[in-house]
Amino acid sequence: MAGLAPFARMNGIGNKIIVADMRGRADRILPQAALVLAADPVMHFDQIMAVYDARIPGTDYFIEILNQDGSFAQACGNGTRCVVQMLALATGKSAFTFETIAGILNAHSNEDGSISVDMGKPRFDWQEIPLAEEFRDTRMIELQVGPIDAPVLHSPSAVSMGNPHVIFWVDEDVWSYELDRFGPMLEHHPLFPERVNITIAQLSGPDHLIIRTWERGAGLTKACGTAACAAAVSAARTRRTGRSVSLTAPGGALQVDWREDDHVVLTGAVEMEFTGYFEPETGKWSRNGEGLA
Ligand SMILES: N[C@@H](CCC[C@H](N)C(=O)O)C(=O)O
Repeated sequence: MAGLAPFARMNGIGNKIIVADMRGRADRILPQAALVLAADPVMHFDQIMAVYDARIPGTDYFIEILNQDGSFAQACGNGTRCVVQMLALATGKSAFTFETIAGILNAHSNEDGSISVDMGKPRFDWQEIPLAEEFRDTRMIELQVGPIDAPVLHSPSAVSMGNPHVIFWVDEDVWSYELDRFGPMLEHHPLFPERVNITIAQLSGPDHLIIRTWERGAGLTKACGTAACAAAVSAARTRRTGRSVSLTAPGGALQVDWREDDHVVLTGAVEMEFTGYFEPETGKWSRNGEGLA
């Protein structure tokens, strides 16, 4: 056993994140440990962000992301913002370059306390999302929920923000859709060989979206940063909005700017809840100053 690792339990506008400080260690967090932590009523999380020493020159750290179900995710916008806060407190720095499975990401804290992360470029090609069959135009793909002649949800936009997303556009209140019922079905739909994150989005004002998300590997969340990016980019791509979009998720507000160089920047608040130590192999944990649970 490699010993206890420090963690910070945080949230990015309600997206429940454990930032695990794995710097200086060679061991990894096991999916089994993630399942144990996810089942704990206090530690229950959407994603674990495991921060390791850099593996390649020009980066500060390598980040591995685990979902609540023990699966690995390529990208996590809100989690990356939480990592910046944890590292800023630990190192006194305010800007970082991370290596993730989805690519190299730059992130920094702002003077108003918010944190921004450059999530890289969106990908629209059906093979890159990935989809199981060819769609030449992913602004609107063939997929529907409900009766064939009166679908409840249909024709979503599809995009990869490093991880796969579909966005269903609705006119009604986003809370009037049973996302808890449709989410699991769509996440595992054969059209998505790597499963998918599902968002319902309503245009509620000029350049403003209201969103709700069912996350791959985590279920209903109060917020999902990559989903916010996916919704904003898809809204701009379908001429619903311009390239700077404010969003309201159940947990709060996010801002997404799709820059002219094609990079997508996500900005919002994060919150520190408590800190402690855990065993990366087993998921046993304790708050600072207490014994292992
Ligand atoms: N909460 C995240 C997204 C997490 C990853 C997602 N569940 C997946 O498996 O792709 C965010 O803030 O982006």
